Amino acid sequence: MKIIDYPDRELMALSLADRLASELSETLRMQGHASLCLPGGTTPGPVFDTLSGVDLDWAKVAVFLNDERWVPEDNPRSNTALLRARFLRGPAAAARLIPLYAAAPTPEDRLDELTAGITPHLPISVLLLGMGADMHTASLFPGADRLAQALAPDAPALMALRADAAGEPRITLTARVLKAALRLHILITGADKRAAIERAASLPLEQAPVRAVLSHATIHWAE
Ligand SMILES: O=C(O)[C@H](O)[C@@H](O)[C@H](O)[C@H](O)COP(=O)(O)O
Repeated sequence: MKIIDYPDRELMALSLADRLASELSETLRMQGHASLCLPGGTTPGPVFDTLSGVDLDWAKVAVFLNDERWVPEDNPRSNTALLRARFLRGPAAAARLIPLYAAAPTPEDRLDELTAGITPHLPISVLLLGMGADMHTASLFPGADRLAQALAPDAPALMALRADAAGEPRITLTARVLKAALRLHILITGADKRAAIERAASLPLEQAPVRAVLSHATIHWAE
């Protein structure tokens, strides 16, 4: 596992945004289009603030979340709302948002159409993930109802999952799709997540779902 330690969160956000921008720019140069997959939650906002201001051919970039909480955008827990507020602005407003939510009572109701939207943009060119102190990443939570299937090599691209720790139902990219990303970064802060990610390497996958991507990832950490 490759961990980069930063002296503080601000420097980490600047440096990581710069790195993601270079990787996107290289992908655009090589293949003319790129996909960027981003986490929700409370940690990535400062990275989004910087990355969204970078001068790139954003119109050729498809952006989607790692996972979404099954709530409408006017709910403060909506990851899509976070993306709109902190990422899809300035130059990055030209990027194409591929939705992981559509109004319906459950994620299963819209799973097929959301999967069809994502599939043309795989494999992911540049993937940024977060992680919880319980070692979940995306919405691959320990104890989730369909975790084994979401970690399996033949999993569909997108699944609906439920877990006590998750709150509302979730929709998430599966481990197969996350692992196949061409560039993979994990962004974490604080001593508890640092200890958790180091511990994850030696735990069974179902107890530490983040382990599915650890060998492919560069981890970015600041206190
Ligand atoms: O919707 C979500 O919750 C996420 O996409 C999730 O996987 C997140 O990255 C981690 O839970 C870390 O969240 P924090 O950054 O809030 O600690």
